[in-house]
Amino acid sequence: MMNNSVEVAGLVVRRGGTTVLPGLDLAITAGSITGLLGPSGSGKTTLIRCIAGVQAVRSGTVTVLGEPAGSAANRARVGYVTQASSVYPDLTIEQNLRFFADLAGAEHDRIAEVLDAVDLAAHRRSLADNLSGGQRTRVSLAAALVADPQVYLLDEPTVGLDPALRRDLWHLFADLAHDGATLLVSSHVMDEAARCDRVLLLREGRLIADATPQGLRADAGTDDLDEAFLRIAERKAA
Ligand SMILES: Nc1ncnc2c1ncn2[C@@H]1O[C@H](COP(=O)(O)OP(=O)(O)OP(=O)(O)O)[C@@H](O)[C@H]1O
Repeated sequence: MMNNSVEVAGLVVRRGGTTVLPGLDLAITAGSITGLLGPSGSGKTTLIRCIAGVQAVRSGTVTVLGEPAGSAANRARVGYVTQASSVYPDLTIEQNLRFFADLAGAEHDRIAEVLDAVDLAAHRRSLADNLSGGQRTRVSLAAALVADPQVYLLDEPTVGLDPALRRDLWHLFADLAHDGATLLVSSHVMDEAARCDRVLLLREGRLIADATPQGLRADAGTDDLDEAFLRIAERKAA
């Protein structure tokens, strides 16, 4: 499997009678941050669901850490943070994290560190139901962190967060990758692409670019990543 944590080959997915992914091939290098960008409806969540192993697939293969996506072996090795909050509203933040640590067979001594990392230590005894949207997003992220997975699938993890928190989370992502984890992070925000080792641009379920941020800028002939995306999209449409 070389140095790839994720390998996708000939992936075709239909949802609601429409072909959402018409045949995707890609590989994601271990120990790196890959940004998944593209317009709303381009198939980012669908691709992440395939890698998490929760999406019905028409054809093709998705291999994660050498095993088919969704296999039992990958359950504790892959952390998937969806756009919807996945925490229990009637438990405190700390109780939620204990529950998710137990589910993953992880030690509880990681919980305090994780609470600090997502800046929720002061709220650890608050019921999840009483949190703001941005705080709940961070509890969902913390639930993935306590399990200490090898692969993180993060679907728009910074939506609704203020700039300081977004910056802190991107530092956390960089630390995780530095320690060997593989992160796939979807986003609508091009300035977040600049923080990735590599960027995948999706449009209508097709990969229209797979490059470093620097490579994207050079390819499009502009320093502005928003503009680079538009230029690449227009070129592919022509
Ligand atoms: N549950 C569903 N049933 C049928 N079609 C769906 C379903 N969920 C998504 N789709 C369709 O699949 C396509 C890709 O959706 P997807 O959620 O993967 O895109 P996305 O790039 O993640 O969008 P966004 O950035 O808005 O979250 C869209 O055309 C969408 O309408």
